[in-house]
Amino acid sequence: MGVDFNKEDHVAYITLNRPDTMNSLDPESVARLAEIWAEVVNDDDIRVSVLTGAGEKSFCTGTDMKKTPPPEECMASIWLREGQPIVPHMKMWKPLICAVNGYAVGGGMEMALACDLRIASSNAKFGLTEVKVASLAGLNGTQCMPRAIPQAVAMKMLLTGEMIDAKEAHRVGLISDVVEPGELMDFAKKLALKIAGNAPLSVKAAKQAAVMGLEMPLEHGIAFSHLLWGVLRDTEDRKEGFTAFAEKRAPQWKGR
Ligand SMILES: CC(C)(COP(=O)(O)OP(=O)(O)OC[C@H]1O[C@@H](n2cnc3c(N)ncnc32)[C@H](O)[C@@H]1OP(=O)(O)O)[C@@H](O)C(=O)NCCC(=O)NCCSC(=O)/C(=C/c1ccccc1)CC(=O)O
Repeated sequence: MGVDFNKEDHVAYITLNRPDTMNSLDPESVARLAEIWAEVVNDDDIRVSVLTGAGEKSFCTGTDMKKTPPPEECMASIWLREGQPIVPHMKMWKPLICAVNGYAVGGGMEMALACDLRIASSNAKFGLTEVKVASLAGLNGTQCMPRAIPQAVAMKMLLTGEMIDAKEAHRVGLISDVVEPGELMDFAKKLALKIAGNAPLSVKAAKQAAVMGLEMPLEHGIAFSHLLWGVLRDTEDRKEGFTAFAEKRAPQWKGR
């Protein structure tokens, strides 16, 4: 099986599992990932997801270049279809954590960029290497990388295809934390459980405000976030959050 999927305590764990090919994405894995993202969106029990790869060498090296089939459809029908099959970019309000356990290259780097939090093991390496194989970082990498890190570093990576290591990725702000390889999943789990312990609608609203607000002028972003605050104001969970605080007990979230 190319992708493992399980959930525990409101956290979905998605593991790319083809370590012999550096967890690159064959067509079966791409199809399975599309099913999994749909389940993550629709399952109310899931509040946050952790995306990682099997083993300690590679998170994902992008398209499986040895198994890429010739196209079955013309580009127009693919282009005009709603959404991207691999990356749930911009339509997923539940947080995604990418635990980068080695190489994050090509489409693998782009999946990491589509996540909200990136943490990495100290042996991780990051690169948009598509220019080296006559392709393009077409899973939003050309758009997300210059928005994620300083433009000069992003352009250097995009145009040279050179990789950076975990230390440099941390320095430029591509990842929030670096840990030893054996500690990565424990760290990811702790982070996920912290998020899953917060009010689910508030977490989704915070992501929506931040992600959509980034593309708006500040004044519009402020108005949008105020509206979202108003939307949350009348939820049962907000009453519960305030009551639980006053009663000095843990809140019980209902997601409504
Ligand atoms: C990451 C590496 C530098 C690691 O090198 P290392 O020497 O440590 O290991 P290797 O011996 O090279 O790898 C071990 C084993 O795995 C196979 N492998 C690794 N990556 C792939 C891959 N992407 N596809 C197929 N097979 C892979 C490797 O061949 C070895 O097998 P063996 O010989 O033992 O049988 C190094 O592995 C490396 O540079 N990998 C390639 C990284 C790369 O170029 N990625 C970009 C691919 S293109 C892409 O991702 C695209 C995404 C996309 C865009 C738009 C829409 C959809 C997708 C572009 C596209 O698809 O056109």
